Amino acid sequence: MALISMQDVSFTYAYSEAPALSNVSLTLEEGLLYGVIGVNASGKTTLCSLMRGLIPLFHPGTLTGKVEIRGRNLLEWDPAELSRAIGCVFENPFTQISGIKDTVFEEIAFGLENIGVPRDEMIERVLEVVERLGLEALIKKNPNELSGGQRQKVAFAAIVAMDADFIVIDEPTSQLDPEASDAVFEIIGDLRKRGKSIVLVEHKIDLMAQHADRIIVMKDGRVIGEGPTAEIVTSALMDEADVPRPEVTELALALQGAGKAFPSLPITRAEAFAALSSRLGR
Ligand SMILES: Nc1ncnc2c1ncn2[C@@H]1O[C@H](COP(=O)(O)OP(=O)(O)OP(=O)(O)O)[C@@H](O)[C@H]1O
Repeated sequence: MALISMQDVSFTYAYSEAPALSNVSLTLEEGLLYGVIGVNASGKTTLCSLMRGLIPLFHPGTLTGKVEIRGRNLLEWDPAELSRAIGCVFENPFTQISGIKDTVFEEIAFGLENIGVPRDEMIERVLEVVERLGLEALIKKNPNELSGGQRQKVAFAAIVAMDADFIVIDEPTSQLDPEASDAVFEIIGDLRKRGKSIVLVEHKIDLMAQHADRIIVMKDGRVIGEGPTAEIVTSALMDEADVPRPEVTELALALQGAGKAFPSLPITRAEAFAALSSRLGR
């Protein structure tokens, strides 16, 4: 059974004239990391909101077509059940903090508390993620007094602690410095290895090339392509969507244009390194 299936789905936000999603048909399988790419306003967050069940319940508008999550029509899911089944981190960390907890520790524990995780296990799970994201110095602070980047890390920590099988992550590193971004992506890499199903929106295409199993390409509310990462990020779809290719792919293409062909186009630094060192070794 597919994780998500969408058939000819369109959505227009209330009071908006143009559709944010147009005739989207997609099937997402369990256990893979799907990267969603596209320029600003191409519909990535709207697609995530739909997969997470926030549309049409919390973002009203006109929805047509059919969306199924694990074989059940989206409209038949109980919202509370859906929020337990799907972890979700949205781009704006200011809307992610509950606003009712006095400390970062309690904020991260909040979701676990709601689903009745025993206290000892809860403390263990929170402390583990706090350590991995280097949040020790923040745990006694009031979440409302954090910077945007700190809030983003706390929101991410809360979702990781929940340990859902399916996680929707929308631009998790938009406000983070390189070191914090690396820590977040290390955890995302681990979640993927543990077989979680992940939908990830991320503008940094080099990170996407490194971590995604498959890529969904969006333009003007439409899905213009979906396929294995290497196939998509080296294809002409990237030009059509106006999204840059990974740096190493661009470099290899430039070398190819100068008559110095690579055996195959690299999409990660590790692949470029392997291809270059085998040539230089000769
Ligand atoms: N709550 C809303 N009400 C009305 N229109 C909205 C709302 N949210 C998004 N839109 C519109 O829907 C379209 C798609 O927006 P969306 O946020 O899904 O794009 P995106 O690809 O995630 O963009 P970005 O990369 O800037 O985050 C845009 O035209 C946007 O203006």
